[in-house]
Amino acid sequence: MARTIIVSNRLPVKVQRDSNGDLQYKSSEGGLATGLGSIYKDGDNVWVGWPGLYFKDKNKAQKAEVTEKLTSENMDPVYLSESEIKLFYEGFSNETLWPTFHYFNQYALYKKSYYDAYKKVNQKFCDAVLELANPDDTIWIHDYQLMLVPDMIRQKLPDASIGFFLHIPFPSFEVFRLLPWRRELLDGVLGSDLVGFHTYDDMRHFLSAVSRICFIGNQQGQITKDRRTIMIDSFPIGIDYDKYANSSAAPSTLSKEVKFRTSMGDQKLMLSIDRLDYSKGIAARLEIFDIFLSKYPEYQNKISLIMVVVPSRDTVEKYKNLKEEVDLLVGRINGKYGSMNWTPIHYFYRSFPLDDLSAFYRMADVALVTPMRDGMNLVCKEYVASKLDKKGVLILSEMAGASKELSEALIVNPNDKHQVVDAIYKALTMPVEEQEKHMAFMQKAIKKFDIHHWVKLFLDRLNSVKEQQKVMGTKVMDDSMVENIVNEFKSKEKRLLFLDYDGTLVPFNSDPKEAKPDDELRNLLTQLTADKNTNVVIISGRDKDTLQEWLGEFDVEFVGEHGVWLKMRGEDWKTIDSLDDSWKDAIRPILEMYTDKTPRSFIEEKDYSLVWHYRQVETGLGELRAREIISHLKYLSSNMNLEVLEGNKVVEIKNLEINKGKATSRWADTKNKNNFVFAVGDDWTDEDTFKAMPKHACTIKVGDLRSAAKYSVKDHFAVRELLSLMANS
Ligand SMILES: O=P(O)(O)OC[C@H]1O[C@H](O[C@H]2O[C@H](CO)[C@@H](O)[C@H](O)[C@H]2O)[C@H](O)[C@@H](O)[C@@H]1O
Ligand SMILES: O=c1ccn([C@@H]2O[C@H](COP(=O)(O)OP(=O)(O)O)[C@@H](O)[C@H]2O)c(=O)[nH]1
Repeated sequence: MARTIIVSNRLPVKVQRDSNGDLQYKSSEGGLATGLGSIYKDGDNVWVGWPGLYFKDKNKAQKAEVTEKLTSENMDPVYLSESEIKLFYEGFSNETLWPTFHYFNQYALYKKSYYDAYKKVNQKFCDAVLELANPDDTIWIHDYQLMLVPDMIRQKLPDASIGFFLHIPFPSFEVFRLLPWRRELLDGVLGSDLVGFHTYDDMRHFLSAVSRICFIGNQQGQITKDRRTIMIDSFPIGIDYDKYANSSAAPSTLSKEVKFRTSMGDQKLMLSIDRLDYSKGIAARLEIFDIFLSKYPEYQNKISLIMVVVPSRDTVEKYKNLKEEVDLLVGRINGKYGSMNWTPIHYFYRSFPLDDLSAFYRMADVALVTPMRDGMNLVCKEYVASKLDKKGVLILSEMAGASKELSEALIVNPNDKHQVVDAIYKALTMPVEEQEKHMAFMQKAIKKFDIHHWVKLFLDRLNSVKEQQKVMGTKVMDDSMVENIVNEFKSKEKRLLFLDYDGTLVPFNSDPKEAKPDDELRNLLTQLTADKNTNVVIISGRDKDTLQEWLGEFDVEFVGEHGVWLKMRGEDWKTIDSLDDSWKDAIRPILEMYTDKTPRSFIEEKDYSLVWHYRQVETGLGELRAREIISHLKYLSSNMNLEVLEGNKVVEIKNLEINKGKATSRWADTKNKNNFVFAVGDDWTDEDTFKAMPKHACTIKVGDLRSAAKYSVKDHFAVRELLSLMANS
C-alpha cells in the first residue's frame, strides 16, 4: 500500500538523557512537530528524522533500544554525530539559514565547513528515505534543514512523488541572494513536484529568486525545470483544532486553571509562549511591557505577564546571549515594579505539557504574540482554539504568517513599541461583545483550516500535480523511440521534415543576429537534403531575408514570419495576397514607448509582424513590461484582427490568420500515410505546427513536456543527433 513518508530534521519525539544517563522520551516542541504529530501514525506512514541526541560508540545498546522503540511507533531515526550536530544543525541550519530567512542576516555566518556538513547530512537523510521508499510512496520533506534532499532523491528516483514544505519565511530575493549557496539550495528544492509555503509573500519571494538565480520563469506558480513541471503554492498550516478545544474543556485543565488562578490572585493576565529565539521578539516584548506599565500606571498591581520561554538551540551563541538578555530584562522589570503581593512577570524557562498550556490559554485575557518574523506561529492559533467562552484578545505581529489569516486580531508592527503598548491597553479595555465577535470569526477560520485540512490539501495537490505530469501526453524520448523513428524514416519512400530554426536547430541566443548556422548544422542539412525524396522545410518566425541569407544555399523549402512567406522548391518567395500591414503604424509607437522605458529591449520589424524583444532586459522587468504591452494591446488588437502572442522573451503582434500550422497545409504530402512526416520545434508557435500534423506524423517538442507534440527532447543537441541518425540511416 502507498504510504506517506514524512521527512524532517526533528522527529516528533525527542529522546533525552536524564541526570542518571537514562533515556527519556518527550514530545518535541516547535510548530512542525506539534502540527504534523497528529497525522504520521495513520496506517503505514512513517516519519524519518533525528531523535535529538547523539550516541558515542560505547552507547551502542542504548542506540539500538531507541531505534527499536521509535521504529515500533512509525519513526525511522537518522542519527547525527556530535560534529554533524555542530556543523549541520547548529551551524548551517541555525547560524546561516535561520537568521537569513528571518531577515537577521547580520547574524548569519557563511562558512564552507557548515555547508559541507549540511550537504553530507542531507545525503544521509536522502539515503534513509531511499532505503524505505517504494515507487508509489509519497515523500514529503519539511523545512530549511533539508533543502537539498528533494533533488538528491529525484536523482535516484526520477518518477517519485516528492513534496517540500518550508515552515519558515522565504526572504525577499535581495536577502536570499546574500547566501553563497543560493543556487544549490534552489536546485535542491526544485527536485520536488510541489513546493509549499505558509503565505503568498513567501511563495512570490521564492518564485522571484528562482527567476533571478535559476532564470526560470513561472506561469501562475507553475515552473518547468528539466522538462518536469513543478507547482509552487501557499498552504498556511493549521492546528489540530479539536485537540486544543477538547483539552481546554478537560477536567484536568480546569483543575490546573483553578490552581494557577489561586496562586496568581485576581488580576488581568497576559500570556506569551515561544521557543527562546531572537526571531520571536522576546526582548522587545519585555521592553514593551515595561513601557506599558509606566505609560498606564493604573495597571500596576493589576496585570501580570505569564511568559513561557521554551529552551531552544541553547548551544548556539546568539541564543545563549539572548537567554542572558531575557533573564536580565525580566529581573529588571520585576525589580522595578514588583511588590510583596504582585509579580509583574511570571517567567518560566522550560516547556509545559498540553494541559498546563491549555490552562494558560484559558486564563489569559490577552495573548501577546509579537515575533519579529515567524513562518506561521501556532501559539496564536492554539490560544484562539482554547477560548471556549470566546472571551480574550489576541495581539498579533504582522510579521507572523498567521496574521494573514487572523485579521480580526489586533495586528501590530513589533518594531513600533508604542503601537503595541496601545494595543495592550485597547485589548484590556475591549468590550466583551467585541471580544466574542472577533474570537468567533477567528475560531471559524482556524477550525475549518485545521491541520487535517492542511495535510489533505497539500497531499491532494501533490497527487494532482503528479497526475498532470503523467497525462501531458508528451513522452520523454528514449533510445528505443529514437530507434523506431529512424527505422520509420528509413522505411518510407518519401519524407517531409518541418524543422523550426531558433531553439531547435541552433541554441537560443541573446542576440538574434548571432544565431547563424554553424558548420555542424550546415553539414547536417547537406546530408539530409542529399536524398531528393527527403523534403526539408525550415519553418520559422524569422524574416525571409535572414532565412534566405543563412540557409538559401541548401535545397530546403521555407516558411518565414510564421507563415507570411513561403518558398517551395524551385520557386520564388511568395506571400498571402490578402495580407495587410497598415496596422503597424498604429502599433509601432506603442512598442516604441515601451522600448524607451525598458533599457536593452528592442523592436524587430518583419513584413507582416512586429516583435518586441526583451531577452537582454533585467530579469523580471522584461516580463512585467511584456504583460503591460499585452494588456495595453488587448482591445486594440482584437479590433484590428491581430494576434498578440507571448513567446520566449518576445511579444509578437501579427495578423490573426497567420500561423505555422496553417502554413503547413500547403504541403499536401503530409496527408499521405505512406510518407514519413516529421515536425520539431521549441516554442508556442510550433504548437500550431504540431496540432496541424496528421496522426501518423512524428512530432517533437524541444525542452518542455507541456506540448501537443508526441515526444520531447532536451535541447538542440538531441535534435541534431536524431537528424544525423536519420541522414545516415
Ligand atoms: O527543531 P528545533 O531547532 O528545536 O526548532 C523547532 C522548530 O522550529 C521551527 O518551527 C516552524 O514551524 C512552525 C509550523 O509550521 C511555524 O509555525 C513556525 O513559524 C516555524 O518557526 C522550524 O521551522 C522547525 O523546523 C523546527 O523543528
Ligand atoms: O511548553 C511548551 C510551549 C510550546 N509548545 C508548542 O510549541 C509550538 C510552537 O510553535 P510555533 O509555530 O508557535 O513556533 P516554533 O517554535 O515552531 O517556531 C506550539 O505548538 C506550542 O504548543 C509546547 O509544546 N510546549
